[in-house]
Amino acid sequence: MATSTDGNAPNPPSVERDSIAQPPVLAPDNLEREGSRQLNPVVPVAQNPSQTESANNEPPTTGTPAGEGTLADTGAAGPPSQQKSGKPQVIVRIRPSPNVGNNLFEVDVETKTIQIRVDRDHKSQDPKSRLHPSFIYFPADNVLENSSQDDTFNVVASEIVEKAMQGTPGMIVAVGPEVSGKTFSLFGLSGRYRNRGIIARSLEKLFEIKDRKKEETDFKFGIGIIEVRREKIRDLLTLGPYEINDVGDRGPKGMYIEEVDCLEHGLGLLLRALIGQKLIHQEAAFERFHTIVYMDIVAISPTAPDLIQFYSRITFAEIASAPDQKSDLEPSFSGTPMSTDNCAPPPPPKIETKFKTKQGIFPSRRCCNPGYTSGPLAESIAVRRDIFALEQIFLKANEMQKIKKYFAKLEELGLAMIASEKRRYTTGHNVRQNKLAHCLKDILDGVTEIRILLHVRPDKAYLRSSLEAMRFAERARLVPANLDGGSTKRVGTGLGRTEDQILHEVITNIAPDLMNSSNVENLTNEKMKGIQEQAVRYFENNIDSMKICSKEKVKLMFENFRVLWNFLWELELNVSLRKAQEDMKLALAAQASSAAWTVAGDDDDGLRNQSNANLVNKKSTMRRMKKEKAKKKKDKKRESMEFKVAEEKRPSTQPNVEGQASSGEGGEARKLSGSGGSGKGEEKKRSLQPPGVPGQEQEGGDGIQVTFSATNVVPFEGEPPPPTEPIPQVVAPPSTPGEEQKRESSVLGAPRSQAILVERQASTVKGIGGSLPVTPVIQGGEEGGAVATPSGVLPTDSSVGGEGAQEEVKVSSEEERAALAAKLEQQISSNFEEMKKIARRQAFHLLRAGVKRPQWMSLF
Ligand SMILES: Nc1ncnc2c1ncn2[C@@H]1O[C@H](COP(=O)(O)OP(=O)(O)OP(=O)(O)O)[C@@H](O)[C@H]1O
Repeated sequence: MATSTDGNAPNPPSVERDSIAQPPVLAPDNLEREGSRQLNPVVPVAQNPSQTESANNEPPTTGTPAGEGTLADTGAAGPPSQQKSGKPQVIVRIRPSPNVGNNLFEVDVETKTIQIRVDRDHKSQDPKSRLHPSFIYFPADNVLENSSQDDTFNVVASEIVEKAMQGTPGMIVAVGPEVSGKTFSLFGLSGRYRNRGIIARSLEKLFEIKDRKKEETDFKFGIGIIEVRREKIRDLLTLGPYEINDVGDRGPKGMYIEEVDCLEHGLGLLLRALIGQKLIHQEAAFERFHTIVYMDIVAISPTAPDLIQFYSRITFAEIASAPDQKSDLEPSFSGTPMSTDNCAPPPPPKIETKFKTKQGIFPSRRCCNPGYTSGPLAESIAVRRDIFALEQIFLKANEMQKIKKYFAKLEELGLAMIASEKRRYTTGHNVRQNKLAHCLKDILDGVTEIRILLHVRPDKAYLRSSLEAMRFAERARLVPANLDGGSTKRVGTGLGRTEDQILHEVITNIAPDLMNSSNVENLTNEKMKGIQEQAVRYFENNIDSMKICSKEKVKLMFENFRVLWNFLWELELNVSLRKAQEDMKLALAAQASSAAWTVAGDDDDGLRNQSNANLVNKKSTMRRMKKEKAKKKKDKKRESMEFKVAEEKRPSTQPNVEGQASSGEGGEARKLSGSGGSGKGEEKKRSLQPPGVPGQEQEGGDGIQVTFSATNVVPFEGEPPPPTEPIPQVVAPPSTPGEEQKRESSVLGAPRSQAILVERQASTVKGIGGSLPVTPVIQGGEEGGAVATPSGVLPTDSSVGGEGAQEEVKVSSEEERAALAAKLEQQISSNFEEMKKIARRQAFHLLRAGVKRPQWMSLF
C-alpha cells in the first residue's frame, strides 16, 4: 500500500462524483492557467451521468473513479488475477527518474498501485479543500519499475504473441506523456540490439514458435507500418505521402504489407520505417504522430497449402502525446524560423455579415475562428482530439454492452418487442469519425486481447499529461471483453476450428443424406430446397452466435458457406439435368413420332403437330380431346335437333336419310340420328381425319380407306403411357399394274412428297412398334421398298396395295427396343452440352424462386 509522505491523508478521501472536472481538450484559456502553473485537481473520469454510471457499474478491478481527486478507491481495487479474461489490461511502466518516491508519485509494486498527490486548489471556495492535498490512486494490472526491456516484453507481450499464434488477435497500445519511454518500450533504442523493444522481441518469439510448430502448421508473417497524423495516414514502408484515405477490414486500405521471411528481414523493415519517419519529420520537430505496426500471422496447413487455418494479427500502437509545457507550444521550440504559421495564430478576423429579419436588414458582427491550422498548438490539439475520440469510443462500447445486457434481460422477461429495439444500438461505434480510432478499431471487436502500456513520467512538469494518459487507460479498461464473458478461446479464426472441420460439421449436420451419393439421385426439387433453407438457417444461427465484429472475422465462414452452397448447387444441377434428359427424350420421341406420321403418309402439318403435342404434353392432349368430345356432343345434339325438326316437317312417308359414311372393310353406316349409336370409333374417325385426306366420306374417290391402329410410340420406363391416339392405316385400293409401276418410280426418283404419297398408297404401316423411333429415311424403290428407322429397315410391301391386302410391320422385339435405346443414348450424349445449358438455366430459376436470398449473402 502506498503511503503518503504528507501523512495527513493516509486514505483517499471520497468526494462527490459530480464535482469532478474534466479537461478533454487544451483550450487557449486553459493554457493561460497552465502558464501560471496552477494545477486543478484534474481527474479523468466519465463525462456524463450515463458514462459515470457505466464506470461505476464496472467490476472493482477496473479502478473506476470513486471521488474527487481519485481515480479509484484503492480498497476496491482487486488483484490482477481477478481480471476477467479478455478484458483490456493496463500495465504501468515508470520511467526511471530521481523523482520517483518523492511526495508526488508513489509506486506500490505489491498492490500494483500508483498514488499521485495533487495539490489542492487554493483558490477553491470550499475551505476544506484548501487544507489537504488530494490523492489519486491508480490500480494497475501490473507495475514495471526499473524493469528491463526483456521483463517488459515478458509481462506485456509474451502472452499476446502466444495467443496470436493460436489464432487470437492481440493489441498493445503504448500511451504516456512526452519522453516517457513509449518509443523505447515498443521499438527500443536504435543501434542497440540489447535494448530492442517489444516489437522486435515479439517478432523473435513468432519465429521461435514457428520453428517449434512447423510439423503442425506452416506460419507466414507480414508487417505493415503506418503513421497517423492529423487525420491522415502515411505508409511508412513505402514512405510516400499521406495517401491512405480509408480503413478497411484488414486495416488501412492500400497499406503495404511485406511478407517477412526471417527475423533479420523484419527488424530491417522496422528500422527502415523508423529512420524514414525520423527523416520526414526532422524539419518540423513539433509534429506529433501516432505510429502503428501491424504484424499479420497466417497459419496454413502443411499438408494442404491452400487451406488457411486462421488469420491473426498483433497490432502495436504508439499513441502520440500532446506537448504538456507551454514552452513546447512556443514557435521557438521547434527550432524552426519564426513564422506566423508555427505559433499561435493571429487574432481571428472579424467577418461582417448581414442578416435579414422582418424588421429589416441588420449588420451582424460574427467572429469566425479559423482554427489552428498548423504549428505546435495545432499538433497538440489534433493529438488530444484523437485521444479523446478513442476514449469516447471506449465509453460507448461499454454503454452498448450494458444496453445489450438490459435488452437480454427484457427478452428473458418476455418483452421481446421492446428488446428487438436493441438493433438500434448495435450499429457501430463511430470509429469512422476518427482515423486513429478507425485504425485501431479491432480494440472493440470483443475478441482482441488488449494491453495498455501506460508510461508514467514522475515529474511534476508532466503531471497533467500523465493524468491524461491514466484517464485514457482507465477508459480503455471499460471496453467490454468477449461478450460471452470469459472464454479466452476467441474467434477471428472460425471459432478456433479449421475450415475443413467447420465444413465437415456443416455437411454432416445439415445434410447427412448428401454424404451418400446414391441418395443424390432421389433428391427432389422440394427436398433440395429444404436442404438449402436448412443450410441458410444453420449459417444464420451460426452468425448470430459468432459475434460479428467485422466482415473480416466472418470471411472464413463465408468461404465455407460458399463451398457448401456450390455443393448443393451441384446436386441441384444433377436433379435438373435428369429432368432435362427426360425432357430431351420426350422431345426426341415426339420427333420420331412425327417422322412416323410422315412415313405413314400423312404429311399434313396440322395433324403431325397435333401428334407431337400429344406426346410432349399429355395434359394438353387430354384437354383437347375433352374439348373435342364436348364439341362433338354438342354438334350431335344440334344435328339431332335439326333432324328432328326436319323429320317433323317431312311427310311421314319419306324414307329416313341414312348417312352411308363409309363402305368397305370395317365401314359402318353413320346415322345422323345418333340414336343408333353408330359408335364412338366412328365419331373419332371423323374428328381425327385430316383435312384433305381421303377418308370414308370420300367414297368413290381413289378408293383409299383409312383405318386406325394403336399409337406407334411406346412410353419410357416409368412414364405413364401416352394417350392412345389412333394412327390412320392407309390401305391402298386395288390398282392397275400401270399405276403400280408409277408408284415404284415415284419412290425411286420423284420428289419426297410424291414418294410419300406413293408410299402411302403402296403400304400400310400400323406403327413402328419400337420404343424410340426417329426420322426414317425412305430407301425404297424396288419392289417392296423399305423405310429405314433406327430399329432397322421396315419393309414396305408394295404388293399389298395391289391386292388391297395389309401386312402389319412389327418391329417391337426386345433387340430392336434395345437398339433404339442405345441409339437414343448416343443422341442424348451428343446433345449433352445443350442439355447442360438447359439444366443450368432451370437450376438458376429454381434457386432464385425457391430460396430466399438472405441479406447477409450480399457480403460476398
Ligand atoms: N524505462 C526506461 N529505461 C531507460 N531509459 C528510458 C526508459 N524510458 C525512457 N527512457 C529513455 O528516455 C528517452 C526518451 O524515450 P522515448 O523517446 O521512448 O520517449 P517517448 O515517450 O517515445 O517520447 P515522445 O513522446 O517524444 O515520442 C529514451 O532515449 C530512453 O533512453
